[in-house]
Amino acid sequence: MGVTETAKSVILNHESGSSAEIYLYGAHVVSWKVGGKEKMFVSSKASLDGSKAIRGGIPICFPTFGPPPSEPEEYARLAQHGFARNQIWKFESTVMDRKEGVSVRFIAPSPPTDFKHNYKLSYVVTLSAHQLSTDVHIVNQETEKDKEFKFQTLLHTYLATPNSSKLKISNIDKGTTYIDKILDAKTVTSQGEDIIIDRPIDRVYHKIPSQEIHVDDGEGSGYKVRFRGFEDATIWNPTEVKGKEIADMEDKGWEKYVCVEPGYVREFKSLQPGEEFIGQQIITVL
Ligand SMILES: O=P(O)(O)OC[C@H]1O[C@H](O)[C@H](O)[C@@H](O)[C@@H]1O
Repeated sequence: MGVTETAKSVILNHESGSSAEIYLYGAHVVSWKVGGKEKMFVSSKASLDGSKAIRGGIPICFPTFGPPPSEPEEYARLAQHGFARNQIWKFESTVMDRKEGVSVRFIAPSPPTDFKHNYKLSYVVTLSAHQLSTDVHIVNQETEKDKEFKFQTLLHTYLATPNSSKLKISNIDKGTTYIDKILDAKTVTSQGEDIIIDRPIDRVYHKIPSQEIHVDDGEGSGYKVRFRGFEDATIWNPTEVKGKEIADMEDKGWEKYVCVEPGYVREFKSLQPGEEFIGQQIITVL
């Protein structure tokens, strides 16, 4: 039971036997176990020493997602997916530790000096018997009137699955649009069809009405991913075609996961001084 701090991480243990580990580097969930089974895919080639974003688990993308925009300049010079996944966060407190769940809060450090914005970024991870909930909280702390803060954010969750070729990803309502990054960012309208991983998939869905994506692993288990506050969700699996190009991806790693990534990424979210954004991801093991 409880919350254990180590030099590099915080470990949560729930009375049901489920557990999670969150690295301070990136406030990165690197492990989530239910019934003794690992639910997060982390590549065996991932760097875990803080030299590079961790390949797997739940990277936090902030204040941009994907390649940076061409302007404004201070956003244009950011690295892919922003800097939050490369920062060393602070473990702030245990929010609760009881039967209903074990919950902890992390705070991101100040931004790099050339990103001159005053915001507070925190992250709450809550573990219960069959559920992991991860919430991003962003507050614009500017005091100057009308000084907005703009960002994108996304939880880049690598869900472990036994065989990606057997997956069926569903519950994306007919009529939902997505940007297909494999098809040169073409906008496509979903017909409500299931997604199967028989070729590289890299899609950013916008405003899925149900705010819930189902992953059937084809072997009698899977996940339900619910999200609130987030308006978008990326589904990504590079398969062998593109997975081989990823230096820290283990051989055949793409067969062991699918990324379902709730976020706010199609546009920039704008907050007025004092305003708060909360984006929540709730993953349930089925
Ligand atoms: O290699 P990374 O920077 O971690 O990005 C990995 C992937 O992230 C997202 O899912 C994007 O939609 C993909 O286009 C990208 O390849």
